[in-house]
Amino acid sequence: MTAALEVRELYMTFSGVDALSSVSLSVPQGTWMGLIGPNGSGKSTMLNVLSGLYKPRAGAVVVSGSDLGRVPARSRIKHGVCRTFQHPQLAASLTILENVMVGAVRGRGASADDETGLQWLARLGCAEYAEHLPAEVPYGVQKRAEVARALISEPSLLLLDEPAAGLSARERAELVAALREVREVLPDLTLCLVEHDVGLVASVCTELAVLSAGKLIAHGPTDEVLADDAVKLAYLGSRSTT
Ligand SMILES: Nc1ncnc2c1ncn2[C@@H]1O[C@H](COP(=O)(O)OP(=O)(O)OP(=O)(O)O)[C@@H](O)[C@H]1O
Repeated sequence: MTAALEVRELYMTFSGVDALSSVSLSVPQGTWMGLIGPNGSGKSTMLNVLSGLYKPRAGAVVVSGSDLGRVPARSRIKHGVCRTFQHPQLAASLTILENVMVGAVRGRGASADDETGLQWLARLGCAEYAEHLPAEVPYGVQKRAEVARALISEPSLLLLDEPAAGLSARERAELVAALREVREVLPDLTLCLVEHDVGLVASVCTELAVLSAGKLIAHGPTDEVLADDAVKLAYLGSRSTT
């Protein structure tokens, strides 16, 4: 079966330093994979390469069998690749619902109507804010609205960049509930989640990939990776991942 995401021998270099070095992995369709690692290990670089913002020095990114090497970032959404950003990038002058509908137009959900947009907002627990401007809603709602905007574009591969960063404990719980709802509704969606909160990642992801100094040091079922001594040592510099 064709992998939803295949990364082959990726290298990304900044000023002579390898931010990614010989990274290869294959992710089956419907997998929710957490991408974790210490600060500076290459997680954001990897997400930026997958979304096309960075062009790797070498290697390939293949999504559902298509090599996206020549596909620019703005067009990857048409190939089913959509991302969110660590700091939500919603249009300030559009309501939350209007922002969501931008995703439909840019992506593969051009036929989606407001009702579909509202449905996504409801699943993500933000329907009550549909008519508000981004500045009028809590930060956690802005972040979940960005996820709704991504989902209405009908991605096959969704890349989430630190969705829990800056959220309160309550907002994190709301995010986890929302993501579980998404997984229920879209069992074929493949997810790559970059996040520092390992507990959150482990609670929603079935697989983990671990980067350390630009190298992939582990990839496999969440429980196995978290129990791996090399991961504990390399990732946290200790023998605990909790
Ligand atoms: N635009 C850039 N220019 C120069 N160096 C960069 C750039 N982006 C990343 N790097 C370097 O590449 C390495 C990987 O950085 P990256 O931001 O991908 O790590 P990260 O795992 O996402 O870190 P964090 O968890 O702190 O966000 C680091 O050494 C970083 O300094």
